[in-house]
Amino acid sequence: MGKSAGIEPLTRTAWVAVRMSAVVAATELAKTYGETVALDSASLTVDRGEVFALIGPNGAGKTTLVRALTGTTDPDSGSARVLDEPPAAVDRDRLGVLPQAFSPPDRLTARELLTYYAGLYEETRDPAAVLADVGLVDAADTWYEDLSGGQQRRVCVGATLVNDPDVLFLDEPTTGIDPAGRRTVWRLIEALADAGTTVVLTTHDMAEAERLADRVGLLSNGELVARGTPAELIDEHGGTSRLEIETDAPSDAFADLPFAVEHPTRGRQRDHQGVVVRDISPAEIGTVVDALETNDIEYSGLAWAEPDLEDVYLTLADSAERERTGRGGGSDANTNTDADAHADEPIDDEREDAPRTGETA
Ligand SMILES: Nc1ncnc2c1ncn2[C@@H]1O[C@H](COP(=O)(O)OP(=O)(O)OP(=O)(O)O)[C@@H](O)[C@H]1O
Repeated sequence: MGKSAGIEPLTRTAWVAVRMSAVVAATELAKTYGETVALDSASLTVDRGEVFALIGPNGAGKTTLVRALTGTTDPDSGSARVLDEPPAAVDRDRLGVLPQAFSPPDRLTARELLTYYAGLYEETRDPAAVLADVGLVDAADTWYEDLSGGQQRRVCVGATLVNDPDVLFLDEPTTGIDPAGRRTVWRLIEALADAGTTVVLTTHDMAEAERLADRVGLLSNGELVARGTPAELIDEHGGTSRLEIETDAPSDAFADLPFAVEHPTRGRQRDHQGVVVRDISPAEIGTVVDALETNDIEYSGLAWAEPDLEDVYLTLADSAERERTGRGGGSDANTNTDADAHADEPIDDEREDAPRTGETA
């Protein structure tokens, strides 16, 4: 299934038909561990061939949601369906599940491991082909324990593919994999989705989510606080394009400049140290440089940045955390509490859960 495109809105009847085609559905799932709320009324649907990425801070509930959807943990309330069955009842031949922590027997080679896992299913792919898919042909005869961490993770990804599953749950599939290997896995996931495999993955890599996901769900403190296509979320919560100025100059140094300067608050700050200018075009960068020099403001670098999914993440996760701790909403230009409008939306909100249709490209 391709990335979203502008599609005509559907009639109500058509929405219902779309929802009936959901391959994965969570309805108001809740789970607590003692005092810890791991999931709080989380609802989503994922359609055939769709890639849905769950993002969110450590402890947000991503793994718990995946576990509830794969039948490895029982929710306290709410329901989960995969391929129209409760997760525990789904034909395992049709499922591929990569847990966050997966420790296969380590005195087997990569090839032997995939052959071993293939032996657990009736119909399987050729393990040699799967090894090639995950870019491990050269390491095929190396013991698992002697593979690098990233190579081990690739074997684990391969192990989820030997049964050619219809639905794939990947909990942080590329953690520890080098950039080239990550792209190998990305291309693999894209090809699988194009061939109709439904994929739910979790990731801390926003570039991964932005590249792979048809839709993204952001979890915070167990709540799905936002869902949408990457483009939609960036449009709604990413803020505007900006000029980042690397500088150690104190705040008052900027007081007399002919443009507004933001001092990003902790939590929303990207890797640069300094200030941000918004609401200008790239053509106006020269004016900013002139003003910095006229006012004797030293800077070590300038960078033009377009909003991306990482901005969305930083804004929404920060905003949710402020709400949780009662510190109030953020004060800078990136604050956007529209995220709250998406929280707790039940699955029978047809507009939200119907994929891509009517969503912005
Ligand atoms: N078996 C468990 N027993 C007790 N607490 C748990 C258990 N599993 C998860 N939790 C708690 O539930 C919350 C959500 O955990 P979860 O693993 O789902 O988060 P996550 O979003 O996957 O985090 P990470 O990004 O670090 O993998 C955390 O506070 C965690 O400590």
